[in-house]
Amino acid sequence: MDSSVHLDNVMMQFDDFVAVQPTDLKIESGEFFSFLGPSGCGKTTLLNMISGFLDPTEGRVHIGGEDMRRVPANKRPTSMIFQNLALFPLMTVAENIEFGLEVRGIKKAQRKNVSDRLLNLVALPECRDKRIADLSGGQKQRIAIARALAVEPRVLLLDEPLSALDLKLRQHMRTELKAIQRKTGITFIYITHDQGEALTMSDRVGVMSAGKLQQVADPVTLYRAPTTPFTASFVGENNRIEGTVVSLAGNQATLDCGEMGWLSGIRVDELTVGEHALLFIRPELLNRRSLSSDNCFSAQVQELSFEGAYLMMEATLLNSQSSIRAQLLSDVNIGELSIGNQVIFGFNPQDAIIMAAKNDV
Ligand SMILES: Nc1ncnc2c1ncn2[C@@H]1O[C@H](COP(=O)(O)OP(=O)(O)OP(=O)(O)O)[C@@H](O)[C@H]1O
Repeated sequence: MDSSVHLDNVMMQFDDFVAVQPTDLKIESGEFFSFLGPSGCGKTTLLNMISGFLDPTEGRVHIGGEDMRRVPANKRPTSMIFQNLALFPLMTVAENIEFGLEVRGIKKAQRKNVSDRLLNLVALPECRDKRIADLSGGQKQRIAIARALAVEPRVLLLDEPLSALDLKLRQHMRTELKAIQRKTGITFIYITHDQGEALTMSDRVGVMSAGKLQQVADPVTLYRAPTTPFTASFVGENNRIEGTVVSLAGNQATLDCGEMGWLSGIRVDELTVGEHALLFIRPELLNRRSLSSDNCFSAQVQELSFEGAYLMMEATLLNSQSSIRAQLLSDVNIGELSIGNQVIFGFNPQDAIIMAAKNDV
């Protein structure tokens, strides 16, 4: 069954304010797709256009190849799980799961078959007759998933469903959600501001900022090859170094970074000599060097934190307030490092990404 979702140039405007800029995106059948972005970037608005709670100002939503323009929310092949779960507190678990089926006039025996199957799927068959108020946070979460699946949606929409849980449970539920998605084969569209959630669960992630879809890619590509300054800064930790383009050779650019000297990296934008640019280098790709050579700079250690296998170091650049963070393997003579030391750092130009500063929106 086709359960793809096509956002065909959808745009949403509230009075003069554009909450979602024109967006064209195809989410494949059976894909786990996440929209990732900070608060207010338009994620919920996008989800509401898919569910039918909002009509796009422009463009169309297609689900399973079908134009949803005249299909109201309750007739769409979608089901939504909200941040607060919206379970009915006075009903039992089974009554909650069966609610949508009862509204549709499905007979009791058939409803029970469905709730039994779903209780097994979310591994809570023993909770059938419990009241919602008697469940733990993680159990409520799983019941909300079972209830949403009972009406056999082709697309499950999830609006930050893990945000109310504590950290440990949130991490555990990521694995469970992904496993449920794999077992059911339903298209999951998930929105979150938590990059850890998006990267661990998703087949692809769409990074959003200020109503604009910045980049759509699988998690590894998003982390290793961001294409915009926003994605480079928002997804994972990154050092951001400003400079002026001094030379261009093939796909490489060299920047004059002031006190840090000349630094090279791979450019992802068209650049011209003299242009203001940004270089991004991940903390784990910065290395200590014993002697200053190409692509090196010197910095003074300000903080050291031991994280087991790694040592996280924060250092400030000489004659500057700018700081950089480096994640070093903690087996390399860490004893000789201490706060106040001058350290030379370097990196491989292939590991750094250079972008035009004008694209930093
Ligand atoms: N009905 C509305 N009328 C006017 N402005 C709205 C309306 N709904 C949303 N907005 C605005 O659109 C922007 C995007 O809101 P949206 O709820 O989609 O963001 P979000 O990324 O989901 O944020 P959060 O993570 O905080 O839920 C915000 O600036 C919000 O104030």
